[in-house]
Amino acid sequence: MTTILDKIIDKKREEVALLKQSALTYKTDRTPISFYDRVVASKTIALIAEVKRASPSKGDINLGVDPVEQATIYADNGADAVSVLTDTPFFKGTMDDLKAVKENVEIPLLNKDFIIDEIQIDRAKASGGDIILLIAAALNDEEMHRLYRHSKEHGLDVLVEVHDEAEMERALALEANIIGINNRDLHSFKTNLAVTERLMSRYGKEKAIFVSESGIKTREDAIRLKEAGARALLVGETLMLAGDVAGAVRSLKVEL
Ligand SMILES: O=P(O)(O)OC[C@@H](O)[C@@H](O)c1c[nH]c2ccccc12
Repeated sequence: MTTILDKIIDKKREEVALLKQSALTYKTDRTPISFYDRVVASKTIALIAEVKRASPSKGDINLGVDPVEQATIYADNGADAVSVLTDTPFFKGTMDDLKAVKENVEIPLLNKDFIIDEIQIDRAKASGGDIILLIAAALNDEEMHRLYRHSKEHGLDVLVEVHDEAEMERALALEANIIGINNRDLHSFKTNLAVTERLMSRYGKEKAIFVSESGIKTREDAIRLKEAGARALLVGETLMLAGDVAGAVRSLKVEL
């Protein structure tokens, strides 16, 4: 069965082929900021607040958003990192969004994209990304290892995303220190926070920071996920649609 992820990755291959043809190179001497260190030192659950204009599951979410304004509210109200979607065909984000946010916000930035090649990692770093995402469902073991190693060699944090036990085992085999548990099923698009609870009950003792991702709406959700053992939350839609963005960010920062 083909999922939306298969479609996105097919399109990404075209984008990467074009990137490689272009004469652009991505050299930078900037040192990324550590998200991992910040989470370890934090006394509250860490929040990665996401800038997401649209998504395959929801269609248009907030097309009028100013990414810099939104990210500034996130940072000013206690977010620990900002996730910026940079995929254009499916999420209507751009690399320019990431660069603009970098110029205005001092907390770590996650370049949220579908990484299948080293050139995207080099571009992420040169554009202000501090953390990159590797999605286990989109990569085989050889690719995961190679891209993970490349990111680490360049000083970037890596969020390795999993959705089930088999993917969790693959992330642990990498010795990933930041593992995201995606509550969204990529076939049905349904989110279920019980996915985090199920995986944490089995793997919660493993040595990694676990980030619960997707479908998080309320402070009660944050408390529930903290109690399951998550150290961080990744929240997009709820914050993109909030009338009071500042209040929504603050309400999710639960004490550990
Ligand atoms: O908007 P939500 O339900 O709060 O979800 C945020 C984030 O978890 C989601 O955007 C996401 C999780 N993994 C991804 C991979 C690619 C793109 C997007 C995502």
